[in-house]
Amino acid sequence: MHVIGLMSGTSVDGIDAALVEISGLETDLQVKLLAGATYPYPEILQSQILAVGAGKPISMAEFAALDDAIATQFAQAALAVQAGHTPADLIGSHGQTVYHRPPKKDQRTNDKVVSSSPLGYSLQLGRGAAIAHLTGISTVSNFRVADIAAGGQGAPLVPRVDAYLLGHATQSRCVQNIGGIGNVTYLPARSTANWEQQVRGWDTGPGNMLLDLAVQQLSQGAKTYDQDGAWAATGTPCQVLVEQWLQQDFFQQAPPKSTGRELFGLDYLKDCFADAGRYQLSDADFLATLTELTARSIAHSYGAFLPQLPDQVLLGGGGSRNLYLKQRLQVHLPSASVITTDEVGLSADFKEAIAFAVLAYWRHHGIPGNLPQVTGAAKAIALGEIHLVATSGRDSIESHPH
Ligand SMILES: Nc1ncnc2c1ncn2[C@@H]1O[C@H](COP(=O)(O)OP(=O)(O)OP(=O)(O)O)[C@@H](O)[C@H]1O
Ligand SMILES: CC(=O)N[C@H]1[C@@H]2OC[C@@H](O2)[C@@H](O)[C@@H]1O[C@H](C)C(=O)O
Repeated sequence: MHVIGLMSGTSVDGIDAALVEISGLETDLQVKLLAGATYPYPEILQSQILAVGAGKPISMAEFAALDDAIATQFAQAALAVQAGHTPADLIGSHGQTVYHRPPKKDQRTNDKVVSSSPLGYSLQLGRGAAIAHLTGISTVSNFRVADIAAGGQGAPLVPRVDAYLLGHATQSRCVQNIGGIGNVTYLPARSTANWEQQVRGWDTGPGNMLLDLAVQQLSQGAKTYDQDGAWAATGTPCQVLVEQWLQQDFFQQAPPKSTGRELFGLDYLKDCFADAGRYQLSDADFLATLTELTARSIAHSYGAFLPQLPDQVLLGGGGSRNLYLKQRLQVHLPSASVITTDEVGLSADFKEAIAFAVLAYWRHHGIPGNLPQVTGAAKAIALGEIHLVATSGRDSIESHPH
């Protein structure tokens, strides 16, 4: 089956689109990347998304316009990535997260639930019905809501896909995505008893999010990120500060856990700048310290929450190109070899888009997408809402201005 996966993550840099050929189901799952491209958002749309994500209030009319502008961009990305190929049978569209509130953990006394907390809430814009209509391709969207309704975090959802694409017969692996936020999938060797139940995963904390915001501020907007980690590499991390930051609840909390810009956004960075002022850090030292927070929060969580450290760490996402970050991660995980998913045959740039193609394919086959031990959901569920396209084909995208 030919499936298009569409993903725009917490960095809000653009839409990753992957056209893949998928066969098999779970243990025999095979994915071949036929085409992959990133389509940057128009600047105005990007700044609207960032503003809403940072809590700017908008009217329902503005909300509707934003939802459809995002859907239009996603539909255009789908059509562009499949140009020159056989039209796809299905689209899996993650959409754009603009709000994510994990569920609060139940308050327990003597093992009795004394206060039952509300469900989590996660909102991805770019409605699937519109994408299906505009592309003429049946579309699965809204992947997180069913897991959340079952009491889960709704994230991360990639671990079950990582498991079947990257599980190794004899080696244990951590698949570490470093996007705006970092998230890990731990895969014990496939020979382990009850293998799928032993897979673990959680959000590790900030990936590039704080670093990107800091680079933008320190360069007065001239740079959007620290290319290859070159700027941070000229500084020295302040370990005392990293120790202090790592005491924060999120890093100490055991999984299931997920997070976003709501926690590691501009307000968090403001506090980091204030702390750094007390140590008189140079700009490069500050960036090195934020990079160290990403590296050490990842390594700390492996040490604290895994049954054993992995043999290999496979990096994915844009942060896998940050050479300084990769080097710091290797320093903090000396017993593992830190490489990228590219080196084991899966595109580090398009891994998340590929994962949403697989989740849509699993939804089509009625196969669960979440791992309850990862998200905390009460059960494994097929994820996503299906928007079927009848026979009429696609409407003109140009007729939907944004
Ligand atoms: N050459 C590079 N050197 C350093 N960092 C890079 C490089 N290329 C990309 N990045 C970082 O990767 C980020 C984008 O990563 P990615 O597209 O994986 O994030 P995302 O998918 O939006 O986030 P998430 O996975 O949290 O949803 C950029 O914002 C930048 O910080
Ligand atoms: C709410 C949301 O969009 N979460 C993203 C985000 O980006 C990384 C991390 O935080 C992860 O939990 C998740 O995305 C990936 C694709 C996931 O669900 O596995």
